[in-house]
Amino acid sequence: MSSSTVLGYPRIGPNRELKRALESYWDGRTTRRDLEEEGARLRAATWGRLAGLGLGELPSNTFSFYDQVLDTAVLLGAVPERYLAADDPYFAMARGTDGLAPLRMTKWFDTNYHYIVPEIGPKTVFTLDAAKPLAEVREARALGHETRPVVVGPVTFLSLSGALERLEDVLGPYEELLAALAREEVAWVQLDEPALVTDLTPAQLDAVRAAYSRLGAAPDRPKILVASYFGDLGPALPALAATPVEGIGLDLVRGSVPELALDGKTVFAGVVSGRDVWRTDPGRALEKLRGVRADRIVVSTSCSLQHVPYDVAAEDGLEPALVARLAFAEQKVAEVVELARLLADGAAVPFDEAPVAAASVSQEARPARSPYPVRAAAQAGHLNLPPLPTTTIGSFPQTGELRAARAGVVAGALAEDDYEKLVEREIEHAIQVQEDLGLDVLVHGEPERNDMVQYFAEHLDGFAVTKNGWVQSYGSRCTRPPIIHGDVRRPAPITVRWSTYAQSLTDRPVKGMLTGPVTIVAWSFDRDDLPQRDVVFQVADAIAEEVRDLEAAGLSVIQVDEPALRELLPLRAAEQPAYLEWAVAAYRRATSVVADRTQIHTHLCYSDADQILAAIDGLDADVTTIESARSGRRILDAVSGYSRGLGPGVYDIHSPRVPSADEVEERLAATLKVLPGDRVWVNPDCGLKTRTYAQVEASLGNVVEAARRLRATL
Ligand code: MET
Ligand SMILES: [Zn+2]
Repeated sequence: MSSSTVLGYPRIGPNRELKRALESYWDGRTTRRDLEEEGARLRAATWGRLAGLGLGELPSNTFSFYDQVLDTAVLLGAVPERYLAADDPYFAMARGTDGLAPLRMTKWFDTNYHYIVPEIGPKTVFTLDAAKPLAEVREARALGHETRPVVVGPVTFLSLSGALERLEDVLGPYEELLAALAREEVAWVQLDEPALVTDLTPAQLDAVRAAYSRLGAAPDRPKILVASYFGDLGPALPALAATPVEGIGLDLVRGSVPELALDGKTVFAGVVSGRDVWRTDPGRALEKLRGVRADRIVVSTSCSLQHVPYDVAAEDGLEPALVARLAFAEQKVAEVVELARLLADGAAVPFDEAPVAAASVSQEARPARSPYPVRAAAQAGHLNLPPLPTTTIGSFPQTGELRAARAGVVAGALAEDDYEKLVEREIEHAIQVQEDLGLDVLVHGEPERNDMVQYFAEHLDGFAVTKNGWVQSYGSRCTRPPIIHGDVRRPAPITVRWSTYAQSLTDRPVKGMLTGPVTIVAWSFDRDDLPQRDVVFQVADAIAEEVRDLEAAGLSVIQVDEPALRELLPLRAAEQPAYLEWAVAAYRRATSVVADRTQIHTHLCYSDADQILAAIDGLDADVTTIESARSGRRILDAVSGYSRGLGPGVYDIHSPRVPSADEVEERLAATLKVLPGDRVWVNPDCGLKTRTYAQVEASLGNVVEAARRLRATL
């Protein structure tokens, strides 16, 4: 007999109810109690929906007010002392308070979801606080649902915290958790271990064996499901199989059906993807399910469904032919249920027809640009910039007026023409501000963009944008990733009119501003019938056309942003070189179409750039601007000797704080210690769209002042 489950479910609410509840609590408009009540409503609705769809086994504790890794830190008592006195220590860790910086946040494996990095030192004392999972189990039971609580497992938790050596100390609280759940008569617990699909060190592999032998030997405990996802378990599979855990979760979408017979185990077979928005081919899924050798099979998702939107039925603007191919969380739950039924019935189901072949993708190499020194000389003559040129990353503050106007156009309340006039006024304002501040390379400020990916998706063929397809990025922040469903083409120029308008207002060079092919694909839902590389190359060709048109329209500086270059890096080292090679090739394909005197900039941020420095170098941009102020200038150690223009950020734009000219000067001086003065650019860490004009003008004024002081010393 087979059953069905999902490893996790979205929690932000079908209409982003949690986002609103969080933000009104943070703004002091509602109480903690109001927030708790909204959480309970959302959980009840989720369980009710999953049960209503006929799902066999329901998860609990997949809800979170901010992040499941932070919840696990709280569960284990790993709350750094300094937060304990805050009004609300949980949100103080997540978001900081007036006097307290938040914990670090970074991307969850190769997703665009961000988790809070626990801070574990040698003095951290682990003590169990099981209130949250126990409360959710009881809450669900009161509603008539038995559930399987989900918690991040010890190996992943400690690996992400950089504290694997604390394994022995953390297993005690995990054992106590198991005992507490056993007393609650919980049948199964799910310990999430996505870290097991990465290249494990011998110490990590030992930790897998040690942790699950010990937890498996605990006298009073529910059955344990160790859930892996985002790839194959590799050597961790035999290691886990040899422990007494009853269940192993396998990602059979990215990973493959194991050769190993898993006798005595229940396999939670993830055949429905939690990472894409496409319907599952039932014939192919059944073939995989029938290939798994285990005592029992539970049909499942490849990972939590938190990475996909709630419901296709909430979309009314998509082509019916596309809708027929889509599955969001609701539809995926129904698929899991149906597959379990087909498997139990022994039904014969043919494969779907093979997808129509996509248009061929040209892989033919473009001629490379001239060597950098030749280009640099041509650009110096053409642009005539001072040493230590100052610039910004692209966006200027997005005003409430602009956002309201955009909503007005969508609702039909504002004429397109009036909206465009408003955008032009914003550009005029941004240019005026930059001229007054004395910046050297100006930007138009990106007022026409709701988002740096969605804006391009709306103007390229092959993409669809949703109205309600929100996915949690972190905390209350959600994005609506566009869906790539066909061959990508650029029917008409996209940004040229805004950039040329900005250039017409000033004698200083204005940068044309584009999003790069890797980032556009990384922050969209990719198609499943074409290798990702080919899709990225199609986008690269579309961007190349835009680059060419910007140059022809008189823009002498063009920036193509790739902040997601690191994000798509495969989790296994063996696959990384091939990815980096094509990602870099795609970028060069998009940018190598310009004359030597046209200066190409790129920008990366919050991306552990030091890990992919060779690839960044390979992009061959004339100037690279990169986040540095926020991460404490870690990057500076890695970039000494970088051979082209480089602008490590001198202003942390994620904080409302205005940096002083002295502080910026000090950062710049540190940069000048590792890089020659004729290659250094002066710029913030990232775009300014989340700041106010008052903050931006004060901060950039100090940036320009610091650059002037140091120029005088060169
Ligand atoms: C996440 S990188 C953002 C780059 C974009 N050009 C901006 O300034 O907003
Ligand atoms: Zn950025």
